[in-house]
Amino acid sequence: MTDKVLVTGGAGYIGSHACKALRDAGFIPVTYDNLCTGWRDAVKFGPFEQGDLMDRARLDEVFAIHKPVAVMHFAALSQVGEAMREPGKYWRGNVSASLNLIEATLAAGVGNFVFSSTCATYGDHDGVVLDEMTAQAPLNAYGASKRAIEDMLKDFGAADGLRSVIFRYFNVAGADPDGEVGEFHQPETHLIPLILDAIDGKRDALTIHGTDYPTQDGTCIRDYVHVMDLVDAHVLGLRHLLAGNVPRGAQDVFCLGTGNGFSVREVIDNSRHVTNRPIPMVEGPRRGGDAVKLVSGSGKAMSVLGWDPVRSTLPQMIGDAWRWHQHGGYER
Ligand SMILES: NC(=O)c1ccc[n+]([C@@H]2O[C@H](COP(=O)([O-])OP(=O)(O)OC[C@H]3O[C@@H](n4cnc5c(N)ncnc54)[C@H](O)[C@@H]3O)[C@@H](O)[C@H]2O)c1
Ligand SMILES: O=c1ccn([C@@H]2O[C@H](COP(=O)(O)OP(=O)(O)O[C@H]3O[C@H](CO)[C@@H](O)[C@H](O)[C@H]3O)[C@@H](O)[C@H]2O)c(=O)[nH]1
Repeated sequence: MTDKVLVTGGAGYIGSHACKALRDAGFIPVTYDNLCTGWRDAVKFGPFEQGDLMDRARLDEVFAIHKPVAVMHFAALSQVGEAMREPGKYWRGNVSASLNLIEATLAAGVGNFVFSSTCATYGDHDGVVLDEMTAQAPLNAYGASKRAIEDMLKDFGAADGLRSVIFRYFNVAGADPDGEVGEFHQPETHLIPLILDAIDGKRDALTIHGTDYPTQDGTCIRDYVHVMDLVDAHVLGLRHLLAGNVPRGAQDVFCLGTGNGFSVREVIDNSRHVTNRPIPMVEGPRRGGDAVKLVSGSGKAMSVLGWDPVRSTLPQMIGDAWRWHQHGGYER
């Protein structure tokens, strides 16, 4: 019988790509999503169960119907600006909701859990390459909520034996090269899709958030990873759990980035080159909650999981995003 995996947030950007990778790897991805930021049309690779993480009865029902071997938990609120303005929404929507999911997972007798965390849990470390051992000191309620969920997984591991793989993503970009799914956030807050919006006139101009940072060109530095590489790591992480490589009750943490940092201006220059189009832009003030530089030390995912992020070059990520941007999209 083919193993099912419960994918929370499977109708969203990263979750929908994960469902495709899981299907291609021989699993059945069951999407659990309330569609608050996701899209029904993005659920293409397995069954869809509409529901909210806060709805324990619905979660219990879905676990009973599908009997998954593992949970992949992507569902979250993830806009840093909103988290700065409305922290309660993030503590409730991320932390309380994840508590509900973890308790439902354990009640259903499922012992394997893969969690989407973020380099936003680190805060500002001033030029340090961030790896699994780096201290976490989040700058905003979004990062704080993700760190709290990591802590929760540790406590439930100790108490109930839950095994988890925690992935701390750096900046995810690009789209499925086949064009079946892609990035479609409404509103969009991420740099690359906003650059593409400015290129094709969907917005007047890109605003560069801060040009006075202590970097080579004054703009923030991030480590960009192709969404297809990122979801490959999830399949490897799932197999790592199912093979019993993570002891009962333990967590295995992996950073997912390439170790290469690019400034906002470098991303803009690459986008101009890839699309061969001018980019209207203006320079604005810093955005609250932004760290100067977030670059990953991803050696552990490569050595332990055999992860090889071959697609994570700026030209490929921007090129795949640009193709999706021109031909893809979802409707409510
Ligand atoms: N995009 C990035 O660069 C990035 C970087 C680091 C970490 N992450 C993490 O990756 C995960 C996925 O991010 P994304 O960019 O695909 O976001 P997304 O908004 O596209 O997807 C999130 C999905 O979760 C669903 N959801 C949210 N709250 C829910 C709830 N209470 N009940 C049921 N469904 C709910 C939404 O409808 C949506 O389909 C998130 O956990 C995010 O924090 C993303
Ligand atoms: O219109 C824009 C949008 C972004 N930026 C800058 O571009 C960089 C990248 O920004 P963005 O694409 O919004 O990503 P981050 O704020 O780095 O956060 C993303 O990446 C984090 C991990 O780094 C995840 O945890 C978050 O969920 C995800 O939103 C930052 O320096 C921004 O200030 C601009 O200058 N102008």
